[in-house]
Amino acid sequence: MFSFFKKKAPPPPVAGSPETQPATPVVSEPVAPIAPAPAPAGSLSWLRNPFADKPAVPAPAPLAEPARTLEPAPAPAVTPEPAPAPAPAPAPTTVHAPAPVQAPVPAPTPVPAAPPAEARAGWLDRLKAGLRKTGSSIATVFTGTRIDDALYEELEDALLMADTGVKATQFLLDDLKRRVKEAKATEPSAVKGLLAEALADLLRPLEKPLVIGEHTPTVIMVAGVNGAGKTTSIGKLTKHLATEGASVLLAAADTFRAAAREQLGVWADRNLVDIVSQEGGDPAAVAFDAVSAGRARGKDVVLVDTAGRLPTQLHLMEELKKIRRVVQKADATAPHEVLLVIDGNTGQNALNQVRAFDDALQLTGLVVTKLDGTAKGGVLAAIAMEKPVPVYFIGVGEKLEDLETFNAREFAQALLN
Ligand SMILES: Nc1nc2c(ncn2[C@@H]2O[C@H](COP(=O)(O)OP(=O)(O)OP(=O)(O)O)[C@@H](O)[C@H]2O)c(=O)[nH]1
Repeated sequence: MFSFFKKKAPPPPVAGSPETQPATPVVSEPVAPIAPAPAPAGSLSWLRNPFADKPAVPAPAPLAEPARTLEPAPAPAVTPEPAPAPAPAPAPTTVHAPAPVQAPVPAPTPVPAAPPAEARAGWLDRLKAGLRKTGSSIATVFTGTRIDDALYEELEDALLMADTGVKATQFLLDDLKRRVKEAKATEPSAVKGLLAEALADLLRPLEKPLVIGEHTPTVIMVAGVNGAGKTTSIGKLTKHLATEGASVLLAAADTFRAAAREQLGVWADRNLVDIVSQEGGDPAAVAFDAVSAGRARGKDVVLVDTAGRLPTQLHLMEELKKIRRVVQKADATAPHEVLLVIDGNTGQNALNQVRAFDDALQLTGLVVTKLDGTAKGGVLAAIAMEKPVPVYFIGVGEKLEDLETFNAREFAQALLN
């Protein structure tokens, strides 16, 4: 799928980091050249590439993707970091206004590639199983025989319990009553179907594909509170991208927690992708060096992992802003995506996280993890209503195949099953 990526001659390497002490990050290269595994056709159907040849008709993907399981890595084989070489004389903090890395690109035309039917069906089952805790409390509302005020009151309670939030709950109830009237529905079971439609319509603005290929590299910065699932999601994404033959460079800009670097190092080793990491020091410097290296090597994607932090830790939020600024100095068009990873169990507080991180970083997308076993899946409706940042991926487990693109209709159905 990535064979049509136009690789440009690498731009000249960029000098050392501005705003930061010159970093001496370890740039680990895989011993072997990246040998993309033969990709199962359509397996990256959840990524849209603007340069892909468009089929005359958006063909339904005929091939079923065998479920791929990525076993958790054994003991982390950390990329050996050689003793830091004596730091070279600090390069002048010249800010390179990077020449456009690519020739004018065609307007992005995300290809609505259909996912392999079987793989998607398997995913839907996992999504339904994951959201059962949320769904069962809402579904019981429709087991009665009459559509009356009591049903709507019960539904209101159930939606609020699912962390749908007051605004989205009110909106959904009003919308549902209108739909019930229009459809002249008389059975509670029919109301459930109408609620699924109302919910899908509310969630639809959150559906947006992640586009890569417009920039070389596409720089994706990932942030979130501690333990939200950032590194795991980056790892899953890396695996998918590498499997498809995309060249990926990881930036371990969580210089604070050794385990985070090791975790990312494992993903880098397993997928034979480059990683820029550094123990301690300035995360912005690591990010800068990674983006510079990504440009110099003509990588398709640079994924920048950052340390977890709470929005109330203002100095750490400032650090994030600095990482963003410094990335921009390495590539004036970057970061091209700023993703917030949120834990689906967080409920209404997720909305506060979206607001706070968006204020600091101008988010372009969300990854919602841990929707398996949560009773708070309704929070996506609250996000759609109050802070509609696109949801690129949702996660319903720790395995590779448990991260998928967000589909409003599927999600609404899974939530009410
Ligand atoms: N059940 C479940 N667990 C998940 C999911 N995504 C991640 N996890 C688990 O959540 C835990 C934390 O994930 P990490 O990726 O380390 O989180 P992080 O945001 O990078 O953590 P910090 O670097 O400490 O901020 C790990 O045990 C993951 O396996 C998911 O979708 N479902």
